[in-house]
Amino acid sequence: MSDDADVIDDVFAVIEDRKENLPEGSYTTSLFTHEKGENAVLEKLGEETTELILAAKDDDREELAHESADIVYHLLVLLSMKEMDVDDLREELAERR
Ligand SMILES: N=c1c2ncn([C@@H]3O[C@H](COP(=O)(O)OP(=O)(O)OP(=O)(O)O)[C@@H](O)[C@H]3O)c2ncn1[C@@H]1O[C@H](COP(=O)(O)O)[C@@H](O)[C@H]1O
Repeated sequence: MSDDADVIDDVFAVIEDRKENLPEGSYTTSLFTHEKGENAVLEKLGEETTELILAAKDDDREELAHESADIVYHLLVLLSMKEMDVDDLREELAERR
């Protein structure tokens, strides 16, 4: 495993911090504070999934990684908005093994 093994937990911790402290100038803060922030997250997930499909069809691995990261980030924001966390995702995956 690389040094980035915990990066998903790290990013989720930053998202939780943004939700609590709402620092100005943060994109994540804007998602939590804007009236239509949840809709914006859902729209992003839809758009990025389409972009991911196109990248996969083109065998564009760099773009595939980029869109995957966009999706994971916005998914983590959505989980946080719903008072869920990465452990909920882990548990669901673990149950399927
Ligand atoms: N992982 C992300 C992340 N992924 C995407 N985005 C933002 O999401 C917004 C919309 O993404 P888009 O995919 O539409 O933007 P794009 O990449 O230009 O568009 P495409 O090329 O995909 O079409 C952009 O402003 C991106 O910067 C993110 N913003 C923040 N994070 C993480 O959250 C942390 C806190 O960020 P702030 O809240 O901004 O401080 C950062 O340090 C990162 O770790």
